[in-house]
Amino acid sequence: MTATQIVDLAIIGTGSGNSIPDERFDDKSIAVFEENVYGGTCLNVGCIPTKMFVYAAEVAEGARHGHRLGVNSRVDSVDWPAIVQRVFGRIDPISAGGREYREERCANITVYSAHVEFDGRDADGRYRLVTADALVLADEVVIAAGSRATVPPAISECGAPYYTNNDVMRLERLPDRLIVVGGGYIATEFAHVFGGLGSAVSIIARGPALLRKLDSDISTRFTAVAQEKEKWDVRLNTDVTNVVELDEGGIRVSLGDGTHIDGDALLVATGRRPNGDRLNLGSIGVELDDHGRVVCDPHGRTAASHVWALGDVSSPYQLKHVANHEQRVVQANLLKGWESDDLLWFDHRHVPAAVFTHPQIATVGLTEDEARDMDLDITVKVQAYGDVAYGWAMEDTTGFCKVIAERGTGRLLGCHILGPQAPTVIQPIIQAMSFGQTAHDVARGQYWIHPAMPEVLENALLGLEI
Ligand SMILES: Cc1cc2nc3c(=O)[nH]c(=O)nc-3n(C[C@H](O)[C@H](O)[C@H](O)COP(=O)(O)OP(=O)(O)OC[C@H]3O[C@@H](n4cnc5c(N)ncnc54)[C@H](O)[C@@H]3O)c2cc1C
Ligand SMILES: NC(=O)c1ccc[n+]([C@@H]2O[C@H](COP(=O)([O-])OP(=O)(O)OC[C@H]3O[C@@H](n4cnc5c(N)ncnc54)[C@H](O)[C@@H]3O)[C@@H](O)[C@H]2O)c1
Repeated sequence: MTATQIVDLAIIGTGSGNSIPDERFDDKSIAVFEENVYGGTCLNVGCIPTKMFVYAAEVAEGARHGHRLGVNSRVDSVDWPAIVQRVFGRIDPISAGGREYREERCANITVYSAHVEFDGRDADGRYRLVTADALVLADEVVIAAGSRATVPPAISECGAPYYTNNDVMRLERLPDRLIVVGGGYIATEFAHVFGGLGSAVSIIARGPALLRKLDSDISTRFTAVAQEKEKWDVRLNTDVTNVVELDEGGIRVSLGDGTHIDGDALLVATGRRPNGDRLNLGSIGVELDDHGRVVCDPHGRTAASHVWALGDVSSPYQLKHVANHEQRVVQANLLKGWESDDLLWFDHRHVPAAVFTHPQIATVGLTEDEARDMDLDITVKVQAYGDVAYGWAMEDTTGFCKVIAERGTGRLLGCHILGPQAPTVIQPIIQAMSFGQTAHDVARGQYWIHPAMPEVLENALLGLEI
């Protein structure tokens, strides 16, 4: 195949990769490859649409529980098509506009709407990037190819229909009964979305609790809340063995414990695999690690000279704020040059995360078990939302925060919150850990607005036995 184009830079993936070319790259010829919807996971099938659905579910939950506050509200009905239209009526034009901007208004950029793979290097050392009908030769490449949903063979091989995050948000109607497989981030966020909007939700997890990667107190409390008053039909310690379509409509999911669940739709949320295995990276000498991630150094450099990687395809954190950070680092390093001796580093010291389920969860730093396993001398304080005035205002009975610090120094090691607005409430601790402030500095070196929810953190910090 003859080269269709020779470029200075090729970018694989238009999620975080799309943010690399700005005016500082105007003098470079750039090829951008995207095999799917322009804009990547977060915009189209991830963070942003899910949170727009989550917010609608929150409003419904609030109305359903207004009576606890003396407000006699209820949910009359949910207009699912209107919700879908609100979400994608906003998102789809952003994706289309992003593509149109790159295609029509960036003279130095060519968009290839195709799957691309490496095919070694040419005689001049340029990377050969091959699509079904194009060959692009590039001096430098950024791999920002993201990750994809995995589906256990026990489900994919049955031939029965199932959904993933890619299509479940565009269902034509709200299912009366949704079955969710997996007990992680995506499973618990969608369980909240569909449960909040009125579906009867069953959730199947292999382990003894939901959200097991989180601090064990958070995971235990969350699982208990999910089981409380049969909010969800929670099936633990079991796995899917078979799925069949029923003659009368719907599906039957058989479980390893001998039971089965009937439902109208099945959502699979059992983890995401980095896309590096679909890039023929062996042809340029780049390896994947045991988790399938593209191996790169803390500057984003892979083993192949001038090939960089960032985001879900290579990062230990499948989170958009991490992908964004890594994109900014790689972008700066591209401008500095591969050989530069002052390249920027990925900062993975204090990576926070949040689960926008119900109740919401936020976390940063070590879990208590991790800190104990490291033999650190720690002090831990758990403080209930209900201990502070705003918690009373919300009549909250389940929320709490846990702060972990080093005894003697007061160094903050971790914070884990379950409760309304946890992803917002946690931010002062992320900031304190990032800037090296001690527990006492954070507690007493600033005002805490009274009577706002972060007072729960203030009290927890003051309660630590440093
Ligand atoms: C349902 C869901 C909810 C989420 N919610 C959150 C959240 O609330 N907060 C958060 O921080 N994170 C969240 N995430 C994670 C977040 O979306 C990802 O970490 C982030 O989008 C990764 O960005 P990226 O740029 O690495 O990859 P992506 O955005 O996935 O971009 C990679 C792009 O590369 C393309 N591509 C891959 N291989 C090829 C190829 N060979 N040829 C051409 N194109 C290719 C893909 O089509 C894709 O568009 C969520 C994820 C999901 C699935
Ligand atoms: N709010 C957020 O930041 C957010 C939201 C959604 C997704 N994400 C990111 O996307 C990633 C992927 O989400 P996810 O929920 O798919 O993954 P996850 O790792 O959070 O959870 C996967 C779940 O599937 C289970 N599982 C794995 N293999 C299985 C199998 N063969 N059979 C049955 N169960 C199986 C695991 O035990 C676990 O409970 C997350 O780890 C997170 O980094 C982030």
